[in-house]
Amino acid sequence: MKEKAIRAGYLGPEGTFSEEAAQVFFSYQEQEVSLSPFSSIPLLYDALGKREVDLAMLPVENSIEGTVNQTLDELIEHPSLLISGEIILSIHHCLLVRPDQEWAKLERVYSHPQALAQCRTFLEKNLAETALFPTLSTAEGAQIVAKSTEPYGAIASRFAALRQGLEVAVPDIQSKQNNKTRFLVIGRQLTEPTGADKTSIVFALPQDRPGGLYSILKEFAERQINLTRIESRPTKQELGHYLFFIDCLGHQRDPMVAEALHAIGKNTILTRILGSYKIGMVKE
Ligand SMILES: O=C(O)C(=O)Cc1ccccc1
Repeated sequence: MKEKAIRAGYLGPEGTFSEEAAQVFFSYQEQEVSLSPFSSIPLLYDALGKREVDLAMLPVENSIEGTVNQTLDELIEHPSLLISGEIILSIHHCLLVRPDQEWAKLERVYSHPQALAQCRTFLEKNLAETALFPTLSTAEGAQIVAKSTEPYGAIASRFAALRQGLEVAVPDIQSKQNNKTRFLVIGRQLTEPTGADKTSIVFALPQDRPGGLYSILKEFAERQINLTRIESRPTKQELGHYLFFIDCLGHQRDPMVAEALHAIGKNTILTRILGSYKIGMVKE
């Protein structure tokens, strides 16, 4: 009997970078995958929570602008979810206009806040008088411009331009040429070890103990486990109280990683393993 297709959601509408990440990531899956767009990060988490989708592709971190806070914050709000994969995309932003529109006289530019921020230098230099309008995704911005008759532009991908019948007025407007975004695949199941894995955890420390963070880092250092990321986010309960996110190399079933995770539990007031998953490919 044919296996049922995996239902995967992505931050849509069609033409987002998240769609591109999903297309690339799932093209390597053996099982059939059906992709569907969701118009915001919280709506996609809702769909995961209600089991309307099995997996979600979401942006988590950009090399220019840093963390996509909503993706991490919502993951914390959904304790049954796990990270089951990652992929890194090279991000090329384009200024898009309707055919024959003059880009130097735009009154508004629409895009996802991360994209507006990643193109800040271009916007300040070339469109200092133009009002910037945040959208839920880059492709939503492109859609708004395609439907409008006003002198509006959007920042989105070349792929979004094709989808919406827009023109690329200026390509590659990101502040750094080497602009990359890391996307997470979020689901419900623990991924089996592949031999080239990462583990993500989140924890909170007691407030009144000197060396709290050191006591955690030491457990990884003593076992020669490499960390690939560390970040703190507010707990949202009290100013000065933080959640720490750490990614390390290795799978939670590797004996050394398992030992380190067990040991850190003694010095935290909360520890959650967010998942172990194959180190993602970089798509240029
Ligand atoms: O809006 C999109 O296209 C997304 O997928 C989010 C995003 C925005 C900017 C850079 C990378 C991903």
